[in-house]
Amino acid sequence: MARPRTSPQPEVPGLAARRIAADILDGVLRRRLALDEQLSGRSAHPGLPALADRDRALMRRLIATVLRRLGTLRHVLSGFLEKGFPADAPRTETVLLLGAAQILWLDVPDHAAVDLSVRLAQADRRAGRYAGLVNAVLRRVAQNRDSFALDDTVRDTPEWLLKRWSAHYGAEVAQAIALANGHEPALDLTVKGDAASWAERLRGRVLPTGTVRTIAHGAITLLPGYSEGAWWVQDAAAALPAHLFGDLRGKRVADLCAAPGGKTAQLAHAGAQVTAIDRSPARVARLRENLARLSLHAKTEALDVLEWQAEPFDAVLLDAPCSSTGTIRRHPDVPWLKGETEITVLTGLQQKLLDRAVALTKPGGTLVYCVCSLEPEEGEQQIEALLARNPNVARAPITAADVFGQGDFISAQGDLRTLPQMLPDADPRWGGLDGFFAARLVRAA
Ligand SMILES: C[S@@+](CC[C@H](N)C(=O)[O-])C[C@H]1O[C@@H](n2cnc3c(N)ncnc32)[C@H](O)[C@@H]1O
Repeated sequence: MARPRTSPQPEVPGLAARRIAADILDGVLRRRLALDEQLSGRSAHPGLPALADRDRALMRRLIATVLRRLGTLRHVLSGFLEKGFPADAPRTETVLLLGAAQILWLDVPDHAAVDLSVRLAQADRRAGRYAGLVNAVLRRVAQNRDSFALDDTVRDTPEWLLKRWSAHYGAEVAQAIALANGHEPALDLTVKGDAASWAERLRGRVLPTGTVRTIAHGAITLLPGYSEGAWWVQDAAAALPAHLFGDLRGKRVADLCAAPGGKTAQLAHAGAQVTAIDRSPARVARLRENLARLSLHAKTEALDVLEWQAEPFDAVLLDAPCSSTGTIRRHPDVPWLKGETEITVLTGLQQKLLDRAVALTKPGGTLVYCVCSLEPEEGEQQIEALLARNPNVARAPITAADVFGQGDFISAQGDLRTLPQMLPDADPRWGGLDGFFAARLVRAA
C-alpha cells in the first residue's frame, strides 16, 4: 500500500538563519575555522544556498555582532549564570550569545529572540536540557538591558592582544585601536576612473587618499560600476603600498602573495607588466576572475614563492601572509582565531619570503614589503632584522608626499604605519581604515 504523503513541517521563520549563525560561530569559537572559509568556497556551510537574501543578511549581522561584542556579551551573560556557561553543552553558550546580541543590538522583538533561542537549544542533543536556562537568562537580559555598560568596547578585545598593543603603542593608543575595532567599517573602493563621479553615483565620498568610501548596504555585485569593472573592493590602507613605487609604466613588477588581487589590479592599472604569484590555486582562480572583470592584464601563476625561480624584477611587492590584526573591523573572527603561536610561525614565514623577495629584485630595484598586521614582529621588527642581516638592502624612507600628504601615516623610521582609528570622522560609520605596515626598500646596485 502506498504510504500517505507527509510534507516536512515548515520551519519556524528565522530559525534557519539563527541555526546557521550558531553553527558558524561554533566553527570560529570552538574549532578555530575562519569566518570567510565558512561563508564561501569549498568549506562553506551547506545550509547557505537555501537561505533567502534577507535571512542571509540577518545571519551575517548576527555573526558579526556576536564576534565584535563577544567580551561584552560574555560579561553580561555571566552575571546571570551562577555556575558559568554549561561545559557539557557548548552550544548553550553560542545560543545565549546569539539571543543576547539580538536583544541588545538587533531590531528583533525580545519575545522572538527568546523563543527562537529556546528552539535552537532544544534542537541540540546536549543543549536541549538547558532550554529552560536559556529562556530564564535571556528574559533577564531583556529586563535589565538599561543597566549594562554597552559603550565600553575595550572589553571586546582579548587581553593578549590588548597587552601586546599597549606594550608597543602605549595604553592610550591600544584602547583607541580597540574602540575603533568595535565599529562596522564602510565599504572602500579603488576606482579606475574619476573618483569624484563614482563617489557621487555610489553616494559616497572621496577620501584624501583617493579611495571612494560608501556606506551602501546590500550585495556589492548590484552596485553601479561592478559589472562594468569600474572599481574593486579594497580598504583605503590596503591601497597605499602599491603607490609607493612611483611611476610604474612599462616596468616589470612581481606581485608575490598576490591573491585575490587588489594590489595586482592597482599595479596593472598603473601600467606595469605584472607577474602575480600565489600558492593557493583557488585564490589564483579568484584573482583571474577579478582581473577579467576589471579588464586588466597580469601574468598569473599558482606557485609557492619560496620555490619560484625567475629573472629579477624592476620592482617587487610582497604582501605577506600575516596575523591580520589590522583588519579586525572587517574580520571580527581574527582575535578569536589567532594567538601568540600563530604570530611566531608567521614571522618565520615572512622572513623567508622577504629573503626570496630580495633575491627577486634587480640591483637598484625597489621592494615594498607590507602586512595588514598591527604586530611589530611582522612589521617594524621584520624590516630591522632584514636590514641587519642583508647589507645589500637599504630603506628608502616613505614621505607624506608618497601617501597623499597623510604625514601621520608615517613612522619615525620612514615606514607606513596606519591604525584603525586614523582618518576619524564625527560619524564613526565613515571613519577609520585598516591597520597596515609597509616598508620601501632598495637593493644595492
Ligand atoms: C595578505 S594575502 C594577499 C592579498 C593580496 N596581495 C591582495 O592585495 O589582494 C596573502 C596571500 O599569500 C599567499 N601565500 C602564503 N604563502 C605563500 C607562499 N609561500 N607563496 C605564495 N603565496 C603565498 C596566500 O595564499 C594569500 O593569498
